Amino acid sequence: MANVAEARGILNSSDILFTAEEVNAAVDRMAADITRELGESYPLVLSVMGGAVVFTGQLLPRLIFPLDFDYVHVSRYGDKTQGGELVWKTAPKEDVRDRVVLVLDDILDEGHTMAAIRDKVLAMGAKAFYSGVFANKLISKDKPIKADFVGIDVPDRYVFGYGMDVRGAWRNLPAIHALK
Ligand SMILES: O=P(O)(O)OC[C@H]1O[C@H](OP(=O)(O)OP(=O)(O)O)[C@H](O)[C@@H]1O
Ligand code: HPA
Repeated sequence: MANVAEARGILNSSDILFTAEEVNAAVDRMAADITRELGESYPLVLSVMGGAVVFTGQLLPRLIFPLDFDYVHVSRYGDKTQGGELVWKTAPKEDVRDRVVLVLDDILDEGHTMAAIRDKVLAMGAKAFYSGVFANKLISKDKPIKADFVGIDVPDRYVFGYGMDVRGAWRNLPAIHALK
């Protein structure tokens, strides 16, 4: 975890890639796309803790159709800027069986987290799987999954804000920043 001075230093030297207004417009577009595709299917929406908490909290009130809500908790980065082994902290529950499941996360980077969630949810008997990510990182490697719903594409830099942390800090920022 960064201390206060380090966290402020990181913020002060960062670049803003998307303003809060651009973030909100992207969430509006995603809500419209998701409503069009899943509005009649009574989906079970699973939010991936902890990064998806801001995005989920702002998306759900824009989804004006019946849905169930729950969360999963999985972590691969911890406080680091490189992904490691995936650790399940809270797995999906049995009630994914026979449901249309929409999994929401803050970012699809290398895609390992979302691919592992998809594999588990489908193995547990979900009828259909959809993924929605606020940010899709444009990387040169192939990803094991492509998100069905994407808010913004971000360049191949370490980004933070809107739920995404840098050394544990700044999940609470309303805009999307990138490390220098
Ligand atoms: O596509 P990937 O390369 O697998 O990376 C994406 C995942 O990494 C982050 O989670 P993290 O492991 O940092 O946990 P956190 O949400 O608690 O920050 C992010 O919230 C995604 O879940
Ligand atoms: O660029 C990122 N920023 C924050 N969290 C992340 N998890 C995967 N990639 C990132």
